[in-house]
Amino acid sequence: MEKLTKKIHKTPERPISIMQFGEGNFLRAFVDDFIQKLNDQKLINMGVVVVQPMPFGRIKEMKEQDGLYTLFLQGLQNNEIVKTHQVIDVLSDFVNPYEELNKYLEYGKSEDLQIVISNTTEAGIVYEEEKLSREVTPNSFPGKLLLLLNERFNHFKGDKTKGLEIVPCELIDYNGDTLKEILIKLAKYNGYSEAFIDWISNDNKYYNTLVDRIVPGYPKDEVEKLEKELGYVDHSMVKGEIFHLWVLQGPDTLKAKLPFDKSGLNVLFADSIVPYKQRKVKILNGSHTALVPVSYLLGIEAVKESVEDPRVSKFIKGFIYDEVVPTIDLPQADMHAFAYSVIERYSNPFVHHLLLSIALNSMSKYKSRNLPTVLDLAKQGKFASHALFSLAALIVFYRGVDEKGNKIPLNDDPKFIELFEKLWAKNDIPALVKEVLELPFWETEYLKNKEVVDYVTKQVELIVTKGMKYAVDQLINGAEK
Ligand SMILES: NC(=O)c1ccc[n+]([C@@H]2O[C@H](COP(=O)([O-])OP(=O)(O)OC[C@H]3O[C@@H](n4cnc5c(N)ncnc54)[C@H](O)[C@@H]3O)[C@@H](O)[C@H]2O)c1
Ligand SMILES: O=P(O)(O)OC[C@@H](O)[C@@H](O)[C@H](O)[C@H](O)CO
Repeated sequence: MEKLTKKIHKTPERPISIMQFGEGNFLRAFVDDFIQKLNDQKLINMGVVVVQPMPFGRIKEMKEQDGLYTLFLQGLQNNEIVKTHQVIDVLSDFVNPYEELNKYLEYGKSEDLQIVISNTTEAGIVYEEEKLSREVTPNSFPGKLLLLLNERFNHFKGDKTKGLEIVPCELIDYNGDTLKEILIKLAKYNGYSEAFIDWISNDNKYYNTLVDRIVPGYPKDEVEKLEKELGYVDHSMVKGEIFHLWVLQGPDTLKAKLPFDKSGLNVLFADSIVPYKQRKVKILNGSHTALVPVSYLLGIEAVKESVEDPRVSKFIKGFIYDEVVPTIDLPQADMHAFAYSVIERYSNPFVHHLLLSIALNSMSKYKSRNLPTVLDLAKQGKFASHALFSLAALIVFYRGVDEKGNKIPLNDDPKFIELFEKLWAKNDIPALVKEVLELPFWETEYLKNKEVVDYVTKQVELIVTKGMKYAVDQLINGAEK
């Protein structure tokens, strides 16, 4: 069978107007799907250049297919089964800035470039004090973007009309505002001119966004069957659910460039993303992140099987209804309906969402998705026993071996992987838990409370000595606090 390339799929040439940081499954199944649909409906004529944010990534493989890949979207819509697939052909160019810094910077000078979209996980939008230069690839995503903006500013001599629409999709609070603040701070650290700082602040537009679509990614168990049906080989295929929601908060200018309102897509330009975000991140992402270490250590592989397991199901419902829902300031009926729909989406028969793919960067995910629930509940004088149980499970997960002694392929910032390796080697659970809960990374004193430390220590000990089944049973049957 032939590989999917432009040879077998005719692809239109489009001006490259969008720069996308990240080549991950999510962007390709979400934003690129929408850009494809806008192009197909002739509402825009825009191609995308993909920038690989990390030294290692997938753009080499993607280039081998001329940027083409098949997107499968499947699920229930108005109680009807919907199954679609389409070749996405909007990825027009690829840059690995670690190998092609000049090519990357050339894009800063592009007349066509209008929009920057990113998804670098919750770990990507960080302030890293780094000296920027045109000779060395910046390490962080904001560092890379700032260098490009500086190139653009210098090339167009500060032309106010050459600012970009910057649309981050990372699931952190106020992603657009946060990215903007980091860019300004980094620009100041680098001694860039006031005029440049003014240009990045006022002439570039930043959007706070909230994204929602479950994207399990490469359907590795079905590839052979799917390729046979398609009649070509596709190493970059992606699978996602049909459900989608994108909420954007920011200036009006993006709407004119990307007219989603005319496309029938579920994209909302809202005055505030806050309620949408709280609801989605705390309930959906929070329950994903809470169930991963618990379920994985029970020997379960994917989300659907997790919610079908009576033990995990009870655990996750306790987490959602007793701990998350009371911390969100929206009508309770709305919360319950959303929570119900989330559990239903988890049971999508077409989606095999691997726990290990959700586990990527779990430390940052716990901090942004579940720690707010723990802290908000504490403000109400209540103790988040399920959320903190999942933190204990995460600590055991980061030991890097499951209950059968198999290695867990951990995927997180090396500083965390090394820390856990060092701490677990000492064989002293109370000291390990204390050190983890005292990490400045959490940016809260609450985790240092004796009550929290004692509880998490006890749960870690229980999981390690008696196994996850026993520990969850104690919790869901009310033997634990
Ligand atoms: N998969 C989904 O269901 C889904 C749905 C909604 C939102 N998201 C969001 O998308 C993010 C990525 O998910 P994915 O499924 O595409 O994962 P993925 O593993 O396919 O892609 C991850 C991307 O993030 C980049 N990245 C990872 N760590 C980074 C860092 N420290 N700095 C800069 N870049 C970094 C990688 O280079 C890669 O481009 C998630 O963290 C989540 O916030 C995913
Ligand atoms: O994509 P990640 O790795 O940040 O997180 C895994 C899931 O929680 C997430 O992808 C959800 O499926 C998604 O956010 C649904 O919209």
